[in-house]
Amino acid sequence: MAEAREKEAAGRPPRGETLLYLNGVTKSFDGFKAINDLSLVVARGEMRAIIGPNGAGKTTMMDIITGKTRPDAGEVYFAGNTDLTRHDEAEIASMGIGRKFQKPTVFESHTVEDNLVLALSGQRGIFSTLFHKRSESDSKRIDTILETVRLTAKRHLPAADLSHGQKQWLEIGMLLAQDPELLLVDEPVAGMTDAETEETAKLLREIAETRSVVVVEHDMHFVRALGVKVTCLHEGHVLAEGPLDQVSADPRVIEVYLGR
Ligand SMILES: Nc1ncnc2c1ncn2[C@@H]1O[C@H](COP(=O)(O)OP(=O)(O)OP(=O)(O)O)[C@@H](O)[C@H]1O
Repeated sequence: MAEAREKEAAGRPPRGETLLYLNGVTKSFDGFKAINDLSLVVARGEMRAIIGPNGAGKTTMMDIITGKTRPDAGEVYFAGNTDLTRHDEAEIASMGIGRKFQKPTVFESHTVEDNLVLALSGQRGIFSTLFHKRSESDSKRIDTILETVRLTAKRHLPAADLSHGQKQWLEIGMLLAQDPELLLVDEPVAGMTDAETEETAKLLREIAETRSVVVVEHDMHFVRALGVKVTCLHEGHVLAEGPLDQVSADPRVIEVYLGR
């Protein structure tokens, strides 16, 4: 066991070279180990897909990274030397870790553009944000984000008029307005049409050109379209990791997840 762990650690890059570094992380709820000796490393500029059966610990892992849940043991580092276990959710968000939850939470009665303006301004009050003249650099950023999330033509529509998939894109755009270095995305394509799913894979690939992205997703067509390294979690631990073809051919992955 110790030997296997040393071997595992030997293949891992030094912490200083990583953007996200989890080592030996454990979290129990009422004696049940939701996360069990979890080690996972994401490089700067990498996009990673996380798969695994219900209850595998994917959400708990995201909660630990974002400071919502404290681990019982183990290391959780951001950008090489920031110990995330010593910071709260607000601090972690302001450090450059953005999280997109499964359900879109946009301001329905505001226009698409105003949703982005509000996200860009962060702390400023809604009134002063919407009624003050926008700086040229803010306007340019909003145009760029609208292009990225495929909503330029919808910019003046209330967010309520968007399809479910477009609302998800808008929320991704709102996170981009905060310019995160690491974007955590939870089941982005659940409930999307096939065309939206395909477009979301493209969109995330574009986003990952300038930042790291961790995507949790059950839709294997989508995961394939992402074309990135995949980590399969099971019982709070990494069961398999590598290219999708390799992971999906792993008999253990088939037994606990894909074969079901
Ligand atoms: N706050 C909590 N209290 C008690 N048990 C919890 C809590 N949070 C998570 N768990 C348990 O930990 C395990 C891992 O849950 P988690 O939600 O992280 O899995 P998941 O991989 O995200 O599953 P899904 O694919 O269904 O979203 C589950 O058995 C869950 O019931």
